[in-house]
Amino acid sequence: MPLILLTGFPSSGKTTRAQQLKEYFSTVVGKNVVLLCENDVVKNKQIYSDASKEKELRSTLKSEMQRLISQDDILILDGGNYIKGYRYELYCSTKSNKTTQCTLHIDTSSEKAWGQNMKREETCQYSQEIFDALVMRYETPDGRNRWDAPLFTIQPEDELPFESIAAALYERKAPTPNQSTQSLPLTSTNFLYELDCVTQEIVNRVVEAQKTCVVGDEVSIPNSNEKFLLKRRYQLSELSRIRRQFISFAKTHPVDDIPRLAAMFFQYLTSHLV
Ligand SMILES: Nc1ncnc2c1ncn2[C@@H]1O[C@H](COP(=O)(O)OP(=O)(O)OP(=O)(O)O)[C@@H](O)[C@H]1O
Repeated sequence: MPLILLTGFPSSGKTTRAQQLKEYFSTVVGKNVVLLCENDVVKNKQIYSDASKEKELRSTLKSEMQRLISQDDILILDGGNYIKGYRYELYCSTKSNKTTQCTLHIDTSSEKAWGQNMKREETCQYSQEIFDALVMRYETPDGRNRWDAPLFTIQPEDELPFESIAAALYERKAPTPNQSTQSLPLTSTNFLYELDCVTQEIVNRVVEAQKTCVVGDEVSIPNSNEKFLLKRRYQLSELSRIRRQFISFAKTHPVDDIPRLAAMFFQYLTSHLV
């Protein structure tokens, strides 16, 4: 089931666009359309001021998306989806389900989105503090990242490019799941050990390199041909936190090949570092 992933600032018009997409794909293309809407789970926008509740929200939406993606309909995921690493995880799910996806960035300016917010019913409004925090944390999608591609950037006055969106979903081949995205059984009893070693080695290499390299240098990644670009100084605590998150993620996406594991962690790390 192809996925249309919406992303944008709070009150930018995501639900409005999701409704237009639903209308088009159900009446013009004749597809069943399933709308998975963050606002159906969020009863109170205060949730965004609590990091752990927000994390729970993302995980609920991701599980729901994984449940729905295997059916034979179009799935529209209408939500902020503002974290790059989260969009990457959703991409891995569609890829492992051998389905296509595209991203629609509702590119309304923060000033306009705030104006729209203030015109909404009070129960749907974001407080100034939460609105500003979400705008600050927003990680703009980039069509050069394969998890954001193909990317459609929509301005408030634009008509949706329905035909191009349909072509992106139906006239492209779904990416082939590889070992890094397919849920394979644990084929090696050494997997957890390897996971621990391979990721630790990469973190150590970045930490060590920072003692002698400068910002802008590239660091070779053990067990991989990838090069890590030092865009700034990275703290060990930050790298270790992402490594722990990756270990949890990789346990559900086990691989049986150390270079793949290293490449997978490299991608995860670079997509989670701001
Ligand atoms: N292009 C637009 N021009 C003017 N007003 C708009 C536009 N798009 C949406 N709106 C209005 O802005 C408000 C918010 O729209 P909408 O619910 O679609 O945003 P959203 O991004 O889904 O919000 P949320 O962040 O709560 O999910 C609504 O009152 C809607 O009518």
